Amino acid sequence: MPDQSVQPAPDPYDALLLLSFGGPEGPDDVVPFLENVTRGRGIPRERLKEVGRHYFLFGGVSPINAQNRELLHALRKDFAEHGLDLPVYWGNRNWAPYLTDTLREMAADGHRRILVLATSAYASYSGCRQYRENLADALAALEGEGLPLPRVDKLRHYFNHPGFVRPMVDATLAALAELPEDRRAGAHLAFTTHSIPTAAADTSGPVEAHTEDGEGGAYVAQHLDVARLIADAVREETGVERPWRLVYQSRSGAPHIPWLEPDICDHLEELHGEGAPAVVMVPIGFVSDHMEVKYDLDTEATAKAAELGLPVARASTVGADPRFAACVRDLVLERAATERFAEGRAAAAPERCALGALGPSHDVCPVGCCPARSPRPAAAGAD
Ligand SMILES: CC1=C(CCC(=O)O)c2cc3nc(cc4[nH]c(cc5[nH]c(cc1n2)c(C)c5CCC(=O)O)c(CCC(=O)O)c4C)C(CCC(=O)O)=C3C
Ligand SMILES: [Fe+2]
Repeated sequence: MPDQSVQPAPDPYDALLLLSFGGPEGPDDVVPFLENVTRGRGIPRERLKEVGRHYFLFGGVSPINAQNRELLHALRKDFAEHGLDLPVYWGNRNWAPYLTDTLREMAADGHRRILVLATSAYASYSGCRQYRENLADALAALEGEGLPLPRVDKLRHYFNHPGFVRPMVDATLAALAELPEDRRAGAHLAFTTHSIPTAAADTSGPVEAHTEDGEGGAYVAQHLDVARLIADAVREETGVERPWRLVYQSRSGAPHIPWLEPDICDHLEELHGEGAPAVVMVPIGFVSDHMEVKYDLDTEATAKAAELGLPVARASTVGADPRFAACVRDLVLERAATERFAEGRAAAAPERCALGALGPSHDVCPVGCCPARSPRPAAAGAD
């Protein structure tokens, strides 16, 4: 990781906002939470009932809020240990603490230059622009209340930062070790992420990255880069070349609209048919072991594998790994240094740390990046 300790100052930023999805914390929260998530998004009733059932299986509690509290704690600890004086707040899109309430609190506490860390590492409408729309909505609410408006900037995508990739390499090795010993050497790797409509995938990332052929634009390219990095590192560690593939999970929406495929369960069936001895599922698309991981992989896909008699193990996500907290610190210091350079207050632009073939992502989303189906105001970007 680059050493930005020369100037450990967050200047010009005065606070960090952890911006996440939010999840229900008890049975009474499930239906209102799902209404928040799906408002105006055309999700079939049947799918909603099914997803509600997943939450009720877990007592109506999503793991995501507890995991964000742990991440908050890890960030504050890392910042304190490294002399980075930057308060960290937390707000969500779909459940309390709601983003607007958090932003109001931040403004009341006097913060004027806020950096945002979204709990999504990749480009896509759902993982990037939709959070920028949420920020615009929250700022508009504050403006309506006559409050001073802070300026918000969003940290760049961190899918290829070593502090995100390396914990997943270790997690993949740990999952391999959970498989029966005689199945380990031949085990396949199935990298999974959230399926999204192919139309959304094709328009993900900056306009230059858009594709028209269903190849999935920046969303798929970024995931493939991470999958390859992990597969290569695991091969180096174990001395075994393993077949791997990027597959999808958690498909939603109407059946006639194409989404990214294959689904993890179909992929397991296919691998079983080909005689694969075992599979490790690596949920590279997610930052914590939330409901999409606990239900879609640990419950549904694991039951499918058991039915097939195919041994599977699942790698954990980065969660509150100290290396991920250090990655966030690195990105904060990098962006602060970039801003100081842009303002003519530093002699050079900072080093930008990234693994893989794609290089560090842009700081500011350009015009047309990850467009919405119906355009709405978005903050922290060029449009
Ligand atoms: C790309 C992506 C990420 C990863 C990036 C990121 O993290 O942001 C993600 C994360 C998450 N998605 C989550 C939950 C849900 N997502 C839904 C619906 C949808 N997700 C989509 C995409 C994504 N989703 C899409 C295109 C839809 C269709 C509706 C629409 O076009 O918006 C629905 C509605 C029911 C259903 O349709 O499944 C639910 C309940 C939770 C919380 C889990 C917990 O509670 O622990 C998390 C972290
Ligand atoms: Fe989702």
